Amino acid sequence: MGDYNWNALFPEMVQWRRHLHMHPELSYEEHGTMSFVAEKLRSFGIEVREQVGDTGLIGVIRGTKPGKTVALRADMDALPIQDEKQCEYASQVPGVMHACGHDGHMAGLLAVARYFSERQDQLQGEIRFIFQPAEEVCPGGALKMIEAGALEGVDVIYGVHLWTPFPSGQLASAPGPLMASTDEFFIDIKGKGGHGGMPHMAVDSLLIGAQLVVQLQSIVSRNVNPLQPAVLTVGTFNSGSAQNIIAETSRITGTVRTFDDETRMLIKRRIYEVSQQLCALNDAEASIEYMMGYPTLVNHAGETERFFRVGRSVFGESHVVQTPPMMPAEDFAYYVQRIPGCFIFVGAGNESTGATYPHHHARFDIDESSMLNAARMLAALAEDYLAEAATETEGVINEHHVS
Ligand SMILES: CC(=O)N[C@@H](CCC[C@H](N)C(=O)O)C(=O)O
Repeated sequence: MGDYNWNALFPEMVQWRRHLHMHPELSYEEHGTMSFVAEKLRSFGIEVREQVGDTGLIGVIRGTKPGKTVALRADMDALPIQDEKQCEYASQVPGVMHACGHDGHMAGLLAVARYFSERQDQLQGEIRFIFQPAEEVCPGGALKMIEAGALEGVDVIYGVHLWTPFPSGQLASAPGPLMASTDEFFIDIKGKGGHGGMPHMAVDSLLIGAQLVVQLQSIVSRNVNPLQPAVLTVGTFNSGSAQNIIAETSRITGTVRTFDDETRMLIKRRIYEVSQQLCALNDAEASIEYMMGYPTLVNHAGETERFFRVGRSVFGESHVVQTPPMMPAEDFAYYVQRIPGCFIFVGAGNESTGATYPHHHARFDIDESSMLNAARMLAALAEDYLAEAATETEGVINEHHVS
């Protein structure tokens, strides 16, 4: 790793990322993305299985000597956002945009694949490259990949998220709970439509919805223990068709983020109670759908320790920090529920490159040099894990010979 010229890979990584950025695809529609990634992996001489978990794929490099198996994961889907960036690589697909960095995750993992493809003769074990679809929608592509066998025979897994709230050059993680669980809710309010001039003959679902949006906010502020982290965000509120028509129906959707099951279930129960009772009070009906989403992402202590040790040796002590847990969610949680692993934030924010917008914003962009940090980190973790496993195996063989 030490003598490898990662910088030489950078221009190609930028090309890959920009191609993907210009051609974003929504969750489970990543057909072109899958073909692009598969074609690149094959051009490095890597064995590829396509259409795993619908639109995902897996690349495999087996070393010349047997050993443990390390999985490295990138996600592939884009978001339903209109790209507002003014640049040559802005999205060419109306209403769809890579606004969370998944394009950079793929470019970074392709670089790691290229690196190991050139070192197959030195590899003791296997590296599995998991490109998964649909990180942005529940129930999440990770589960489908796992059901399709992506983790079979895998000993450890690592993943990264390029992260603009952190400055480019910084890497961060934490042992234990790192990212929140996420649930989605959908509330349909049915009132009675009518004439805007005769409200007494109608049941105004828009007014009830407006009150419900405010009332839902009181769940976290009035029902949840203030010492437990919790977020309830109403993301959409749709109602009405014209200025003089009383809206018969309204729809409210949102997300719930927590770190413990008790708070999660409390919020779920209160959403039902508040919606049903407010509607009943106003002669309307509420129908509620609540979908339990990703669990809390819990990093494995030993593998996070490895991240700090290896990261500091590659990037320097001050560049690798511990972060407090945060409220976004990640279906990487499902992988580390099953096998040891670590999820890492790779700083991608940089004012001088315009990478200042939050994730899921219409002007979101990354400092592209962060992709190199992501690739070097993943490669170093895989190498360290396999080298340690090989040393342990040799130790056991030697002991066996001595006895
Ligand atoms: C890293 C990130 O932004 N993840 C998403 C995952 C969303 C899953 C699902 N659509 C949901 O909202 O529950 C996030 O919003 O945190």
